[in-house]
Amino acid sequence: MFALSRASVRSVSRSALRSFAAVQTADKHTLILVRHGESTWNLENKFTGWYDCPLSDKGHEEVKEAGRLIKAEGLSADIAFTSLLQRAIRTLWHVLEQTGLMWIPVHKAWELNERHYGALQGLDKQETVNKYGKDQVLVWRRSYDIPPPTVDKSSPHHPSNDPRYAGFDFPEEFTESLATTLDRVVPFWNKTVVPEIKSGKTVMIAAHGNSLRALVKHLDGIDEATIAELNIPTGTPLIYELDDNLKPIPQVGAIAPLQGRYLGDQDAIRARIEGVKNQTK
Ligand SMILES: O=C(O)[C@@H](CO)OP(=O)(O)O
Repeated sequence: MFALSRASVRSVSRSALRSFAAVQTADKHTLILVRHGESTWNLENKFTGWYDCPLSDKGHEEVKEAGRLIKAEGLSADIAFTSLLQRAIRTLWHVLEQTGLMWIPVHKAWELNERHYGALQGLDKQETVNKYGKDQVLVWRRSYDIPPPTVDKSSPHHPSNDPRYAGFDFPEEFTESLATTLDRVVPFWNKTVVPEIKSGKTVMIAAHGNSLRALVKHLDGIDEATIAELNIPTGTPLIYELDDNLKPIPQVGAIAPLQGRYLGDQDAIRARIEGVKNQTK
């Protein structure tokens, strides 16, 4: 009397599978991150921060390829976010063009800018190593909360001398560590990006090495020692699947400590990561 026919077992399991799939779909949110392609100051090996240099020729090609990879993966986005710096904006434009998404809304925000490199902005990275030593420069580049030396308002690198930051108040003596970068990236994420994701939209973010390090530190729960070792390659799509609590669902092929996965040739990506690391040897 409790026996079920084969047909009803099949239909039960099919409907169970269907509802499981529905839950999976409802619970999953794709997030597309891209660091800008190589910039002219990456090419010249200069500390860049908020300096507004363009992409290099190679950078343009890297991010067109990033767009093609996103398209080939069948991914799309409903809204995009980027910084106020042209290397990230141009990266986004290329990706949107390659994916046929130039029509989607784009929100630009200083909170997604690269971390400000203070008095190091414009200095040659290798010359800075020669002057201050590799260890000190690594502390400035990758320690969690030790910032580089500051700039004051007499410096062209201070944001008060740039009209795009009019209306925002930055300290008289300005610089940023990864920790203070996180202090503006994460509130922006929570206040502006999360509601879009929760409303069901797929979000794309084109940003910078260190603003993305801050974001993935938050998403992946990376500790302060481990984040020091993390370098994000230029022009490489990084795809996250987030659950309904916006916690990353570990992706096959993810490179630890990240739980999102990079699109593209994995050996080339590892070489690009090493390239970023080796800017100061
Ligand atoms: O110069 C910069 O602004 C950043 C990114 O290019 O460099 P680093 O990787 O040394 O933090």
